[in-house]
Amino acid sequence: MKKSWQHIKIILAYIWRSSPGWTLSNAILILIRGVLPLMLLYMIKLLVDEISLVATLPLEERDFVRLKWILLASGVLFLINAISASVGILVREKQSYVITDFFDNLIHNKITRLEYGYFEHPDYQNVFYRALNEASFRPSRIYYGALGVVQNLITLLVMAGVLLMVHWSVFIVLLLITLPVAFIRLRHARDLFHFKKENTKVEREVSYYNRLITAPDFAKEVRAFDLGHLFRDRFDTLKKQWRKSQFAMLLTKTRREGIVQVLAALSFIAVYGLIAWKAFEGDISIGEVVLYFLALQRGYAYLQEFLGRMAGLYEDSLFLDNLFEFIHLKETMVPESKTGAVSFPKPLHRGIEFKNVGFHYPSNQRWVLRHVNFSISAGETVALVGVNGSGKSTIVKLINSLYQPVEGDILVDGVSLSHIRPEERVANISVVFQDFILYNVTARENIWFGNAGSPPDEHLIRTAAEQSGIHTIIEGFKAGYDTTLGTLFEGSEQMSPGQWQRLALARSFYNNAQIILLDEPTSSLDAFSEAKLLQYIRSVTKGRTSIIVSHRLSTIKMADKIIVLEGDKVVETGTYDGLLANEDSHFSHMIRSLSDAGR
Ligand SMILES: Nc1ncnc2c1ncn2[C@@H]1O[C@H](COP(=O)(O)OP(=O)(O)OP(=O)(O)O)[C@@H](O)[C@H]1O
Repeated sequence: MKKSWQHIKIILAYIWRSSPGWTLSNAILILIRGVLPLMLLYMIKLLVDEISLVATLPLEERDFVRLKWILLASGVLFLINAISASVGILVREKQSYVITDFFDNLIHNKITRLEYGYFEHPDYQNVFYRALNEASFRPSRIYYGALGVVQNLITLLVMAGVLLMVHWSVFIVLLLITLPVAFIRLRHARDLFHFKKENTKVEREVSYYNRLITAPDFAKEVRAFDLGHLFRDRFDTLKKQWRKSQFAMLLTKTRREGIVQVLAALSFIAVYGLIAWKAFEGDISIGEVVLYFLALQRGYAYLQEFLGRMAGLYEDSLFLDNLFEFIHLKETMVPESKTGAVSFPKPLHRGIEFKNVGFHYPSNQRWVLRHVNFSISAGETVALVGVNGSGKSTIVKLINSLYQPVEGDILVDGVSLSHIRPEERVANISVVFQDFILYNVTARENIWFGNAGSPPDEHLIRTAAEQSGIHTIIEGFKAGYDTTLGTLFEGSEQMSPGQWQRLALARSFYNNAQIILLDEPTSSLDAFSEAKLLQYIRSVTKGRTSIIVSHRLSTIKMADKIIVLEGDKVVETGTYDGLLANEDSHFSHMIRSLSDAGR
């Protein structure tokens, strides 16, 4: 409970910071709407009493002046009620946009600062999923829940004053019958939270199959292999299992609430009886009977609403755990990760050195690289080769500082990569990943993203496009470099995988980095384009240090040096001819099988 209250306080402080003006307006409206119900009830009492009084007088003695004033005052109150309700909706909607945007911003800020490793760790997928699902609506719900509680409280206090005039015991009776409901609702809120937390995996699986069935990225293969039925069945089975447990929870809640509601109804009848008895005794007027009946009915409804809102607040605050768990994630996964404050050596003299590097992924203790030693001279083009899973892409990720070595160190001109300022690492190391992104933005922006820290430079964009051989294709589009690429937006042009790959290369060439990492840069290219692109790569990488991961013979051939990986080790390094000279080398075996396969 204490933690929940802390969470609510933090969220309310965030909200106050994000929109103090709207929060104040809301508070004023809450006050007005808190006291209005009783004022309206009181008007009804005055009206009933006045009508009963006037009705008992002979026709000639009847005076309607007071009645008119009461009617006028009631009209004004109803008007205020209606206007405050409409203005309340407006203020509420407007502020919920502000709150949602504020929290979206908070999440986006956090997520862009998180170390890459989180995104490849299954445990954190659950944390992300829960946080992202909760972030958009829970904070505004907490805020409106808290405002609602305050509004209900004001109304209830005023109503309590009225009900105490019947008999002091009435309010106590109401409170006693409502407390069990509150207890049940709080318990249900807690059960629901744990239920959802424990079932995040199932929920994610359900949403995964939903994506497989509905998302455009999967539509082609799902149809080609006719997987639609299979995925629909899996979705159905998981969803049914999920719904069954959800329904079981709902049933328990309904059963418990049902019992309490019966008790409440019985007590209600008893209090009605008390009011009627007081009226027969002549202790209270007809107007007061109406006032008490209505106050009782409304008071009970407000009390229920108040406790319901309290339970809702409690539920929301529990779910905030997810949001805070995410917000409080350390930006780096490995506690000893260093942020780095040293400049990137420029120009590079000695190059890159792997010194006894060992690495395993955070989610798996199996070593992917162990005791890896090699060096790459400045200006050298090196090909990383090895069978699937030998750790080539992992080396690219390590040089790119997406991960830090678990053992050993990676040095550039003798300086540990981890000691270098992150923004300088980005500026000096450029990369094309195997699974590069197809940005659905203009062709110009697609290239400019290679160095988005500076304004787009038209000349450099064109040069990078020419170097990667994509310039003519872009020029061929109706809007040239202003053409939006992809299939998501109207008027876009879609390109082939090979053309996208060339665009990704242009992006990496654009920032003129000292080190270029190319993970399978020619995998989607035809033989002709590949030969041409290799020429370009040669010219672009000239004088720069480049590391190319490839299974293609022609790409490997153009490297100055080849590093062969097997298991978790570097097993051979040397020139193409030097390694081939030894017929028993791993490299010779590999090249023979590549030649047999015609690559
Ligand atoms: N995110 C990850 N989490 C856990 N293990 C991973 C992760 N990524 C890769 N691995 C494991 O690390 C090993 C090396 O993978 P890596 O992608 O570096 O190989 P590769 O040589 O580039 O393979 P390929 O030639 O198929 O691209 C593999 O055994 C793989 O299962």
